[in-house]
Amino acid sequence: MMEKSLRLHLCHAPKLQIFINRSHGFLHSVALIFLIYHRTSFLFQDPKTRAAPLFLWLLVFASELLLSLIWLLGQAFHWLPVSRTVFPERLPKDEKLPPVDVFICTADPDKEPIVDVMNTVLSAMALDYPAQKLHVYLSDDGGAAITLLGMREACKFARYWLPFCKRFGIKTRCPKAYFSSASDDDSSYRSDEFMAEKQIIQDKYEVFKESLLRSKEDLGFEDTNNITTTRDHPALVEVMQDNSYEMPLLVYVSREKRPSHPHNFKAGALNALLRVSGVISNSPYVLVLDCDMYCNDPTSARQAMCFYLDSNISPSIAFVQFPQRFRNISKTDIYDGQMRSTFKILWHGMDGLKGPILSGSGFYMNRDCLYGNFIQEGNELTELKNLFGLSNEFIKSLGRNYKANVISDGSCSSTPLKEAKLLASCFYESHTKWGEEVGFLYQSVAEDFFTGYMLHCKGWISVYLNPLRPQFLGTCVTSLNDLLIQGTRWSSGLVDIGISSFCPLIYATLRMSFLESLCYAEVSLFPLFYSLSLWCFAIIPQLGLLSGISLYPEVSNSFFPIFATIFLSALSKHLYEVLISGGSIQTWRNEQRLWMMKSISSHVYGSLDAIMKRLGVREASFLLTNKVEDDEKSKLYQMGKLDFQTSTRLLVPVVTVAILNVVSFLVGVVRIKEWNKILVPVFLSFYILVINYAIIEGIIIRKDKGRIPASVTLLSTLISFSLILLSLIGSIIFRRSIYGQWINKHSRKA
Ligand SMILES: O=c1ccn([C@@H]2O[C@H](COP(=O)(O)OP(=O)(O)O[C@H]3O[C@H](CO)[C@@H](O)[C@H](O)[C@H]3O)[C@@H](O)[C@H]2O)c(=O)[nH]1
Ligand SMILES: [Mn+2]
Repeated sequence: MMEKSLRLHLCHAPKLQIFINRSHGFLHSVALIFLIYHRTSFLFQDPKTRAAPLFLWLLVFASELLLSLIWLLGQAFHWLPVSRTVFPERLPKDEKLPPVDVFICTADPDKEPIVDVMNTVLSAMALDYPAQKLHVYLSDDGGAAITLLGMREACKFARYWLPFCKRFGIKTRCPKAYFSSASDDDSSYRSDEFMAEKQIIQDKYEVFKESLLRSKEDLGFEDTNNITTTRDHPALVEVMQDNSYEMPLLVYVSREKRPSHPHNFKAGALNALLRVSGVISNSPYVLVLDCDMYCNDPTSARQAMCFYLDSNISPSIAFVQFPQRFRNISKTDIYDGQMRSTFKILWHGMDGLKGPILSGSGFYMNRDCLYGNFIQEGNELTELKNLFGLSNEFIKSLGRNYKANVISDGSCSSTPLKEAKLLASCFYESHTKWGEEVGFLYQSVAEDFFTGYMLHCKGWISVYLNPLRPQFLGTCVTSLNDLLIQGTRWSSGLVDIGISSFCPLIYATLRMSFLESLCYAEVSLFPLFYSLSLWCFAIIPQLGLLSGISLYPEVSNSFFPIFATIFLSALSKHLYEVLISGGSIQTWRNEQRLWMMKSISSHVYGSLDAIMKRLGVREASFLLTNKVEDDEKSKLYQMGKLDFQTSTRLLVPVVTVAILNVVSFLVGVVRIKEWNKILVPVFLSFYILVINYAIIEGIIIRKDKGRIPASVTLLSTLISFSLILLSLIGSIIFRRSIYGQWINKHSRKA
């Protein structure tokens, strides 16, 4: 009884939602079985009486099968969604809390503004956690002088900021967010003393910010034009502290980079931090943050501890994941910056199984799980060195009784610093298992996905916590170009796993719970499956219509209702999910549009990228997401208008499909008398156009900078008309062959 009342966390499963999900899943599958029956029966028809060429029919059927398969895999997410509540006030006293290391990654001071990065650092230092038990590490992959300088300045400013937050119980501990008008901290009455103090701190913040901006300008030229420094520089580790106030340890780490050595992007940076922090503070738990993801609620560490201090589940938890949430989402959220489906539906669904997928940022990781079972297995020292590299000090840090080098007053001696530099050198990982079996894994540019996946395969579980107040807030993409570039990288990273020997359908089904493996399969394959099937749906029925070939049953056919049911059932389930997760019809429309646009564009490029990487003709690359705000682009974004100032390569496919559908829809309207025969393809075009009306508007109506450039329209028109021409030629050949067979048959009879 006593036990129960003191539980640190609770888990809740919404019964009605589960009932709806499962019944819908059942009914939808029955309809799909009918569809498959209808499509297969075509194969047994007399080839001479078939209404369409076999290969077109097979193409449409294959797309329907792909979509059905990905839908089926996705059902695993809807089987048992849960949500969790925690009770941090029931945690033991501060002395009993385990230490935490915070890892923040930055890579380029031009794309990742220094003031914002330092705000993230400050917000992490200000977490509501005992200062001696908190250590903040920043990895600077840019090796930029401004970042090092910024850290020193941040350390000085923290000396004022941290006591202020603590004394007045400030909730928003990212100074930039706090001093912006949007902060909700001071909505209630505050004393004069507080107001005076706030003003002083705010002035200091302004000075701090100005000094960063000035230094950036002074150093800017040196920093950004000296490409050799970003790709070619020695390791640098600096421990910063200000002894006048009890503050978390602050450590700057710029790992060594040489052009001859692959640096493995963010995963490489995180592994360098794991090693460096291993010999400095070696905390058992690690919070990982992207440089734009500031801590919006200081209690996240305590919330995570509600799981790690529950001895019943703690030994099996690899990580506690919070959702990525964003500070700069506009009202219309045209680019789905909130990633609604992922963070409000799918991760809750996985949490009811074995836990959510690792999501890059905003998670508390159990350090030991990244080191594998090698230590417990009692391996010899030489064997450990083969796995972890040559540093004796680091290998000692793997042991349970290792005493970290941070002394109780938060300072750090100089010996570990020497070791830390060695650990951050680019040669350190040669002939070791870093990135393959230990640490964050290198196989895919979606390092988060693959690392979490392998942990689940080894039997670890994860936990998803989605509290009302966002724990972390980042900067989401606000232009179509950034969205599609980011989408291409993600697709490439995911498909890379989906088509490798680690494909969850083969590798994971026996290694984790079956349903969990289906979720992983869905995520690793959806970009490929969607791009293949949506390309098909966007052009094949339409070309069929233009050349008089029918691929769908007539309205009077008894199978027509099956197609209608599947279409309506899929759309209404999507709408239902949008509505229960706080969205509107507009959200639903946006998501349908993005689904189509991404499947036609970024998913295709990403999948191709992954395929070429597998074939060995292309190397992995990581294009950073832009985090600098551009006034003109922001304006379009705030107005909810798509910004088509996008690379031609990414935009042409989308515009081509739109033009093709305009043509097929118009031809359909002209042939309206045959509606019984052509309703399905005409309606399909109509639906595509209604959802993507913004594209038509971008071609014809808009005059602003964000419209679709004339060159893109021209190129796309050329491509779509070539496709139409090809299909007309194809259909003439098809008709001739049918006619020829008919003539043959009849002349023989005569
Ligand atoms: O060589 C690199 C490249 C990136 N980063 C850092 O990695 C983070 C994520 O990069 P970003 O450009 O913001 O990528 P996003 O697509 O916005 O990030 C999402 O996708 C990544 C995987 O593709 C995950 O690592 C991230 O956590 C997740 O937020 C940033 O802090 C970067 O500074 C490095 O440290 N080194
Ligand atoms: Mn990001």
